Amino acid sequence: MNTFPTDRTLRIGTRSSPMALAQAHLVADLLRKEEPGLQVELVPVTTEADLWQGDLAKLGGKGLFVKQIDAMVQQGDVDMAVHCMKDVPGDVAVPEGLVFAAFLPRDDVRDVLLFPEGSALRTLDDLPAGAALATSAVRRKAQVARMRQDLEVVRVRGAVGTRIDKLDGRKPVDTVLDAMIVATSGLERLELTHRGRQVFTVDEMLPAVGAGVLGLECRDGDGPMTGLLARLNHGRTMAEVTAERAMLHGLQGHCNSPIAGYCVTGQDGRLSLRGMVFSEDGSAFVRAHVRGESSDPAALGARAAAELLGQGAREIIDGIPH
Ligand SMILES: NCc1[nH]cc(CCC(=O)O)c1CC(=O)O
Repeated sequence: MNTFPTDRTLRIGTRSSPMALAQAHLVADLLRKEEPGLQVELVPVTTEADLWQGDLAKLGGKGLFVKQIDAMVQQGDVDMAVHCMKDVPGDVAVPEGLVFAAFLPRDDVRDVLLFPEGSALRTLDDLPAGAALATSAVRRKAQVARMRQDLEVVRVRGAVGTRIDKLDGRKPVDTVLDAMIVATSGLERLELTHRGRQVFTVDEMLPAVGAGVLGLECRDGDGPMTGLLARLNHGRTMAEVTAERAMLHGLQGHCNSPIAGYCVTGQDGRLSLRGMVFSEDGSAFVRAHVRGESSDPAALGARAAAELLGQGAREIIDGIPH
Protein backbone atom coordinates (compact mmCIF):
# COMPACT_ATOMS: atom_id res chain seq x y z
CA MET A 1 0.00 0.00 0.00
CA ASN A 2 1.05 3.48 -0.93
CA THR A 3 2.11 5.51 2.12
CA PHE A 4 2.28 9.27 2.38
CA PRO A 5 5.74 10.63 3.29
CA THR A 6 5.86 11.18 7.06
CA ASP A 7 7.91 14.36 6.75
CA ARG A 8 5.31 16.06 4.57
CA THR A 9 2.51 18.19 6.03
CA LEU A 10 -0.65 17.88 4.00
CA ARG A 11 -2.27 21.28 3.40
CA ILE A 12 -5.98 21.46 2.61
CA GLY A 13 -7.28 24.63 0.95
CA THR A 14 -10.83 25.44 2.02
CA ARG A 15 -13.35 28.24 1.93
CA SER A 16 -13.70 29.84 5.32
CA SER A 17 -17.47 29.43 5.65
CA PRO A 18 -18.55 27.23 8.57
CA MET A 19 -19.88 24.57 6.19
CA ALA A 20 -16.66 24.45 4.17
CA LEU A 21 -14.57 24.30 7.34
CA ALA A 22 -16.70 21.45 8.70
CA GLN A 23 -16.16 19.57 5.46
CA ALA A 24 -12.41 20.15 5.50
CA HIS A 25 -12.20 18.99 9.13
CA LEU A 26 -14.14 15.86 8.23
CA VAL A 27 -11.70 15.09 5.43
CA ALA A 28 -8.69 15.83 7.66
CA ASP A 29 -10.04 13.31 10.19
CA LEU A 30 -10.59 10.68 7.50
CA LEU A 31 -7.05 11.19 6.20
CA ARG A 32 -5.53 10.88 9.68
CA LYS A 33 -7.51 7.70 10.23
CA GLU A 34 -6.20 6.35 6.95
CA GLU A 35 -2.63 7.38 7.68
CA PRO A 36 -1.99 7.58 11.43
CA GLY A 37 0.50 10.27 12.36
CA LEU A 38 -0.21 12.31 9.25
CA GLN A 39 0.25 16.06 9.71
CA VAL A 40 -2.74 17.91 8.25
CA GLU A 41 -3.18 21.67 8.14
CA LEU A 42 -6.25 23.61 6.99
CA VAL A 43 -5.67 26.74 4.93
CA PRO A 44 -8.90 28.79 4.98
CA VAL A 45 -9.50 31.32 2.21
CA THR A 46 -12.29 33.83 1.90
CA THR A 47 -13.01 33.82 -1.82
CA GLU A 48 -14.13 36.83 -3.82
CA ALA A 49 -17.50 35.16 -4.26
CA ASP A 50 -17.93 34.86 -0.49
CA LEU A 51 -17.33 38.60 -0.05
CA TRP A 52 -19.65 39.65 -2.88
CA GLN A 53 -23.26 40.09 -1.74
CA GLY A 54 -24.74 40.83 -5.15
CA ASP A 55 -25.82 38.66 -8.04
CA LEU A 56 -23.11 36.05 -8.67
CA ALA A 57 -23.72 36.19 -12.42
CA LYS A 58 -22.45 39.78 -12.38
CA LEU A 59 -19.19 38.71 -10.80
CA GLY A 60 -18.41 36.19 -13.51
CA GLY A 61 -20.90 33.47 -12.77
CA LYS A 62 -20.30 29.84 -12.18
CA GLY A 63 -17.40 28.31 -10.41
CA LEU A 64 -16.24 31.35 -8.51
CA PHE A 65 -16.22 29.56 -5.20
CA VAL A 66 -13.91 26.87 -6.47
CA LYS A 67 -11.73 28.85 -8.89
CA GLN A 68 -9.58 30.63 -6.34
CA ILE A 69 -8.94 27.45 -4.37
CA ASP A 70 -8.16 25.51 -7.53
CA ALA A 71 -5.49 28.09 -8.38
CA MET A 72 -3.89 27.54 -4.98
CA VAL A 73 -3.74 23.79 -5.57
CA GLN A 74 -2.30 24.34 -9.06
CA GLN A 75 0.39 26.66 -7.71
CA GLY A 76 1.28 24.29 -4.91
CA ASP A 77 0.21 26.71 -2.14
CA VAL A 78 -1.88 23.81 -0.84
CA ASP A 79 -1.88 20.08 -1.63
CA MET A 80 -5.56 19.50 -2.03
CA ALA A 81 -9.05 20.96 -1.88
CA VAL A 82 -12.44 19.74 -0.71
CA HIS A 83 -15.26 20.83 -2.99
CA CYS A 84 -19.02 20.40 -2.87
CA MET A 85 -19.49 18.82 -6.28
CA LYS A 86 -22.68 20.84 -6.63
CA ASP A 87 -20.53 23.98 -6.78
CA VAL A 88 -18.09 22.62 -9.38
CA PRO A 89 -19.09 23.76 -12.90
CA GLY A 90 -20.02 20.91 -15.20
CA ASP A 91 -19.84 22.66 -18.55
CA VAL A 92 -16.06 23.07 -18.50
CA ALA A 93 -13.29 20.56 -17.82
CA VAL A 94 -11.55 20.34 -14.45
CA PRO A 95 -8.71 22.93 -14.52
CA GLU A 96 -5.40 21.97 -16.10
CA GLY A 97 -3.25 19.72 -13.94
CA LEU A 98 -5.97 18.97 -11.38
CA VAL A 99 -7.91 15.79 -10.75
CA PHE A 100 -10.71 14.62 -8.48
CA ALA A 101 -8.89 11.70 -6.91
CA ALA A 102 -11.79 10.73 -4.67
CA PHE A 103 -15.46 11.24 -3.96
CA LEU A 104 -16.78 10.58 -0.46
CA PRO A 105 -19.93 8.49 -0.02
CA ARG A 106 -22.91 10.62 -0.91
CA ASP A 107 -24.84 12.33 1.88
CA ASP A 108 -28.56 13.16 1.86
CA VAL A 109 -29.35 14.81 -1.46
CA ARG A 110 -32.74 16.19 -0.54
CA ASP A 111 -33.74 19.80 -0.13
CA VAL A 112 -35.52 20.87 3.03
CA LEU A 113 -37.89 23.65 4.03
CA LEU A 114 -37.17 25.81 7.08
CA PHE A 115 -39.29 28.38 8.89
CA PRO A 116 -38.24 31.22 11.18
CA GLU A 117 -37.31 30.06 14.68
CA GLY A 118 -40.43 29.50 16.76
CA SER A 119 -42.81 29.31 13.79
CA ALA A 120 -45.63 26.78 14.08
CA LEU A 121 -45.66 26.15 10.32
CA ARG A 122 -44.46 22.78 9.05
CA THR A 123 -44.97 22.41 5.30
CA LEU A 124 -45.05 24.37 2.06
CA ASP A 125 -48.85 24.08 2.11
CA ASP A 126 -48.97 25.91 5.45
CA LEU A 127 -47.63 29.11 3.85
CA PRO A 128 -50.21 31.78 3.03
CA ALA A 129 -50.50 33.09 -0.53
CA GLY A 130 -47.84 35.69 -1.28
CA ALA A 131 -45.48 34.46 1.45
CA ALA A 132 -41.77 35.18 0.89
CA LEU A 133 -39.77 32.02 0.32
CA ALA A 134 -36.00 32.38 0.28
CA THR A 135 -33.71 30.51 -2.09
CA SER A 136 -31.10 31.64 -4.56
CA ALA A 137 -31.09 28.41 -6.56
CA VAL A 138 -32.92 28.68 -9.88
CA ARG A 139 -33.46 24.92 -9.74
CA ARG A 140 -35.34 25.21 -6.43
CA LYS A 141 -37.28 28.26 -7.60
CA ALA A 142 -38.56 26.49 -10.72
CA GLN A 143 -39.58 23.37 -8.81
CA VAL A 144 -41.24 25.26 -5.96
CA ALA A 145 -43.31 27.12 -8.55
CA ARG A 146 -44.60 23.77 -9.78
CA MET A 147 -45.99 23.09 -6.28
CA ARG A 148 -47.01 26.63 -5.26
CA GLN A 149 -47.40 29.32 -7.92
CA ASP A 150 -48.57 31.89 -5.39
CA LEU A 151 -45.39 32.42 -3.38
CA GLU A 152 -42.86 35.20 -3.74
CA VAL A 153 -39.43 33.67 -4.22
CA VAL A 154 -36.71 35.88 -2.76
CA ARG A 155 -33.02 35.52 -3.56
CA VAL A 156 -30.90 35.21 -0.45
CA ARG A 157 -27.20 34.53 -0.75
CA GLY A 158 -24.40 33.87 1.69
CA ALA A 159 -23.25 30.95 3.78
CA VAL A 160 -26.04 28.66 4.97
CA GLY A 161 -25.72 29.81 8.60
CA THR A 162 -25.92 33.47 7.51
CA ARG A 163 -29.01 32.74 5.47
CA ILE A 164 -30.66 31.11 8.47
CA ASP A 165 -29.76 34.18 10.54
CA LYS A 166 -31.64 36.24 7.95
CA LEU A 167 -34.63 33.89 8.14
CA ASP A 168 -34.69 34.25 11.93
CA GLY A 169 -34.30 38.03 11.77
CA ARG A 170 -30.86 38.09 13.40
CA LYS A 171 -29.37 39.66 10.26
CA PRO A 172 -30.96 42.46 8.21
CA VAL A 173 -32.92 41.66 5.03
CA ASP A 174 -34.82 43.70 2.44
CA THR A 175 -37.85 41.43 2.65
CA VAL A 176 -39.04 39.66 5.80
CA LEU A 177 -38.70 35.95 5.06
CA ASP A 178 -41.47 33.44 5.79
CA ALA A 179 -39.57 30.28 4.80
CA MET A 180 -36.34 29.09 3.21
CA ILE A 181 -35.06 26.08 1.29
CA VAL A 182 -31.57 24.69 1.85
CA ALA A 183 -29.79 21.36 1.39
CA THR A 184 -30.32 18.73 4.08
CA SER A 185 -26.63 17.81 3.90
CA GLY A 186 -25.70 21.45 4.52
CA LEU A 187 -27.84 21.50 7.66
CA GLU A 188 -26.22 18.25 8.79
CA ARG A 189 -22.71 19.63 8.33
CA LEU A 190 -23.68 22.64 10.46
CA GLU A 191 -25.43 20.44 13.03
CA LEU A 192 -28.68 22.29 12.39
CA THR A 193 -30.88 19.37 11.26
CA HIS A 194 -33.35 20.17 14.03
CA ARG A 195 -34.33 23.28 12.05
CA GLY A 196 -35.55 21.26 9.05
CA ARG A 197 -39.32 20.89 8.70
CA GLN A 198 -40.51 19.50 5.37
CA VAL A 199 -37.93 17.36 3.59
CA PHE A 200 -38.85 17.32 -0.09
CA THR A 201 -38.82 13.96 -1.84
CA VAL A 202 -36.61 13.71 -4.90
CA ASP A 203 -39.82 13.49 -6.94
CA GLU A 204 -41.04 16.81 -5.58
CA MET A 205 -37.66 18.44 -5.97
CA LEU A 206 -35.08 16.67 -8.12
CA PRO A 207 -31.61 17.40 -6.67
CA ALA A 208 -28.79 19.34 -8.25
CA VAL A 209 -26.08 17.48 -10.12
CA GLY A 210 -23.47 16.49 -7.53
CA ALA A 211 -25.72 17.24 -4.54
CA GLY A 212 -24.45 15.85 -1.25
CA VAL A 213 -21.08 14.79 -2.64
CA LEU A 214 -17.69 16.03 -1.52
CA GLY A 215 -14.94 15.79 -4.12
CA LEU A 216 -11.29 15.62 -3.10
CA GLU A 217 -9.10 17.37 -5.63
CA CYS A 218 -5.32 17.48 -5.96
CA ARG A 219 -2.59 17.88 -8.57
CA ASP A 220 -2.67 15.15 -11.18
CA GLY A 221 1.06 14.50 -10.96
CA ASP A 222 1.22 14.33 -7.16
CA GLY A 223 1.55 10.56 -6.76
CA PRO A 224 1.59 10.30 -2.96
CA MET A 225 -1.44 12.59 -2.76
CA THR A 226 -3.53 10.89 -5.47
CA GLY A 227 -2.58 7.53 -3.93
CA LEU A 228 -3.69 8.55 -0.46
CA LEU A 229 -6.94 10.13 -1.66
CA ALA A 230 -7.81 7.13 -3.83
CA ARG A 231 -8.04 5.10 -0.65
CA LEU A 232 -10.98 7.28 0.44
CA ASN A 233 -12.83 6.99 -2.86
CA HIS A 234 -16.35 5.58 -2.89
CA GLY A 235 -16.72 3.87 -6.26
CA ARG A 236 -20.50 3.94 -6.43
CA THR A 237 -20.65 7.66 -5.70
CA MET A 238 -17.94 8.27 -8.29
CA ALA A 239 -19.98 6.48 -10.97
CA GLU A 240 -23.15 8.37 -10.04
CA VAL A 241 -21.50 11.79 -10.02
CA THR A 242 -19.70 11.03 -13.28
CA ALA A 243 -23.03 10.21 -14.95
CA GLU A 244 -24.70 13.36 -13.62
CA ARG A 245 -21.82 15.60 -14.63
CA ALA A 246 -21.64 14.09 -18.11
CA MET A 247 -25.31 14.96 -18.51
CA LEU A 248 -24.65 18.52 -17.33
CA HIS A 249 -21.72 18.82 -19.71
CA GLY A 250 -23.88 17.63 -22.60
CA LEU A 251 -26.52 20.24 -21.80
CA GLN A 252 -24.12 23.20 -21.67
CA GLY A 253 -26.32 25.29 -19.43
CA HIS A 254 -25.56 28.71 -17.98
CA CYS A 255 -25.79 29.94 -14.39
CA ASN A 256 -29.46 30.86 -14.70
CA SER A 257 -30.60 27.57 -16.18
CA PRO A 258 -32.56 25.39 -13.77
CA ILE A 259 -31.14 21.91 -14.30
CA ALA A 260 -31.57 18.91 -12.01
CA GLY A 261 -29.87 15.55 -12.26
CA TYR A 262 -29.85 12.59 -9.94
CA CYS A 263 -28.26 9.18 -10.45
CA VAL A 264 -28.69 6.20 -8.14
CA THR A 265 -27.26 2.69 -8.22
CA GLY A 266 -29.90 -0.04 -8.11
CA GLN A 267 -29.82 -3.37 -6.28
CA ASP A 268 -28.57 -4.95 -9.50
CA GLY A 269 -25.65 -2.50 -9.63
CA ARG A 270 -27.02 -0.68 -12.66
CA LEU A 271 -27.20 3.10 -12.79
CA SER A 272 -30.48 4.96 -13.03
CA LEU A 273 -30.16 8.62 -14.03
CA ARG A 274 -32.94 11.17 -14.02
CA GLY A 275 -32.54 14.63 -15.50
CA MET A 276 -34.80 17.66 -15.84
CA VAL A 277 -34.45 21.07 -17.43
CA PHE A 278 -36.92 23.80 -16.48
CA SER A 279 -37.93 27.24 -17.64
CA GLU A 280 -37.45 29.95 -14.99
CA ASP A 281 -40.93 29.57 -13.51
CA GLY A 282 -41.03 25.81 -13.97
CA SER A 283 -44.03 26.04 -16.29
CA ALA A 284 -42.10 24.40 -19.13
CA PHE A 285 -39.78 21.46 -18.58
CA VAL A 286 -38.36 18.33 -20.13
CA ARG A 287 -37.37 15.15 -18.35
CA ALA A 288 -35.43 11.99 -19.06
CA HIS A 289 -34.84 8.76 -17.19
CA VAL A 290 -32.13 6.45 -18.51
CA ARG A 291 -30.52 3.29 -17.15
CA GLY A 292 -27.19 1.70 -17.91
CA GLU A 293 -24.15 -0.19 -16.72
CA SER A 294 -22.03 1.37 -13.98
CA SER A 295 -18.95 0.60 -16.08
CA ASP A 296 -19.69 3.53 -18.40
CA PRO A 297 -21.36 6.33 -16.44
CA ALA A 298 -20.23 9.05 -18.86
CA ALA A 299 -22.05 7.34 -21.73
CA LEU A 300 -25.21 7.23 -19.63
CA GLY A 301 -24.94 10.94 -18.87
CA ALA A 302 -24.43 11.73 -22.54
CA ARG A 303 -27.51 9.67 -23.36
CA ALA A 304 -29.62 11.59 -20.82
CA ALA A 305 -28.39 14.90 -22.25
CA ALA A 306 -29.18 13.78 -25.81
CA GLU A 307 -32.65 12.75 -24.77
CA LEU A 308 -33.31 16.08 -23.03
CA LEU A 309 -31.95 18.01 -26.01
CA GLY A 310 -34.15 15.93 -28.30
CA GLN A 311 -37.14 17.09 -26.28
CA GLY A 312 -36.24 20.77 -26.58
CA ALA A 313 -33.88 21.43 -23.65
CA ARG A 314 -31.75 23.82 -25.74
CA GLU A 315 -34.73 26.10 -26.46
CA ILE A 316 -35.66 26.15 -22.76
CA ILE A 317 -32.05 26.93 -21.72
CA ASP A 318 -31.55 29.60 -24.37
CA GLY A 319 -34.92 31.15 -23.54
CA ILE A 320 -33.70 32.18 -20.09
CA PRO A 321 -31.81 35.50 -19.89
CA HIS A 322 -28.25 35.25 -18.61
N1 LIG B 1 -24.68 26.37 -3.08
C1 LIG B 1 -24.14 26.25 -1.76
C2 LIG B 1 -24.05 24.83 -1.35
N2 LIG B 1 -23.19 23.99 -1.92
C3 LIG B 1 -23.38 22.75 -1.39
C4 LIG B 1 -24.38 22.85 -0.45
C5 LIG B 1 -24.93 21.76 0.37
C6 LIG B 1 -24.16 20.47 0.37
C7 LIG B 1 -24.19 19.71 -0.90
O1 LIG B 1 -25.24 19.57 -1.57
O2 LIG B 1 -23.13 19.18 -1.24
C8 LIG B 1 -24.80 24.17 -0.39
C9 LIG B 1 -25.82 24.74 0.49
C10 LIG B 1 -27.22 24.67 -0.03
O3 LIG B 1 -27.45 24.46 -1.22
O4 LIG B 1 -28.15 24.86 0.77
